[in-house]
Amino acid sequence: MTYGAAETKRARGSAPGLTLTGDVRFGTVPLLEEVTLDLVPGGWTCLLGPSGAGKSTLLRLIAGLDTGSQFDGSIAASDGQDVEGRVAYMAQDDLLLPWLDLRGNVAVGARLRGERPDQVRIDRLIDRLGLAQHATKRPSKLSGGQRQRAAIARTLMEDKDYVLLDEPFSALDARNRADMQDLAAAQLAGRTVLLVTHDPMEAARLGHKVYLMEGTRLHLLPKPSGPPPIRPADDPDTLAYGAALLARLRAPE
Ligand SMILES: Nc1ncnc2c1ncn2[C@@H]1O[C@H](COP(=O)(O)OP(=O)(O)OP(=O)(O)O)[C@@H](O)[C@H]1O
Repeated sequence: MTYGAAETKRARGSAPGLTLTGDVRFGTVPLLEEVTLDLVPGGWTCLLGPSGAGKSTLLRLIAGLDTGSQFDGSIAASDGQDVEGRVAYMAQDDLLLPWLDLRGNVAVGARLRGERPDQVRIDRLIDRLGLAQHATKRPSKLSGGQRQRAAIARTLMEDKDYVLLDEPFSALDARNRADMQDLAAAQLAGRTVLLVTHDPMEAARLGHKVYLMEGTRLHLLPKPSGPPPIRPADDPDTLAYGAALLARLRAPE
């Protein structure tokens, strides 16, 4: 699959960066201590770490959603403007509305804002995601991977500076995963993306910057080499980075 240059360019300049610093706890139990997460302006920042480490909680904090946690810190956009209202968030659960068909679900952001959905763009995106023959199906008639692609389409329709993706490709087969990574990289060019993933190769292909959560700490790892996104999966440096990252994930803390 290839994507036209016109579609990969952002009409305006690169989105600003974002910095989160502080501590997160549930009651008296610390989840994250003295963390600093710096998102690459207009690029992809990848966040890895074991299940339960606090990745989704960080995303929800940036999205301004309730987490049930106590956050003692700050979240600031590098342009000094409010972060609120500039975030698109794709949760682990696809959160598709069961009473709308796939096309309606992809259009829901525009409808909620009282805008007329750009149906041509929506259908083109649905087609690119390989879902054209499912456009009029409700979520209950879609497979897990199809639902996840529908949620990706809905997120890609949002024109936001910050795009937070919580394991967006986890339910996809290998071919679809690689295709969707390519598509997302093209569609989100210039946006500031925070990607939570358990897949070291995904970080190796997409990351401008890679963070790892360990215990209550957040570590900035060395940068993958080569221009992101998106690095070829068979590039020796990308393969080596993915392998080294996997070894790091498997190392005892
Ligand atoms: N409301 C809550 N009260 C207490 N603890 C909570 C609450 N919500 C989440 N937690 C705990 O916070 C920790 C972090 O959860 P979070 O969902 O952020 O992890 P994660 O790194 O995204 O995990 P995964 O990779 O499995 O999605 C978990 O141990 C979870 O049990």
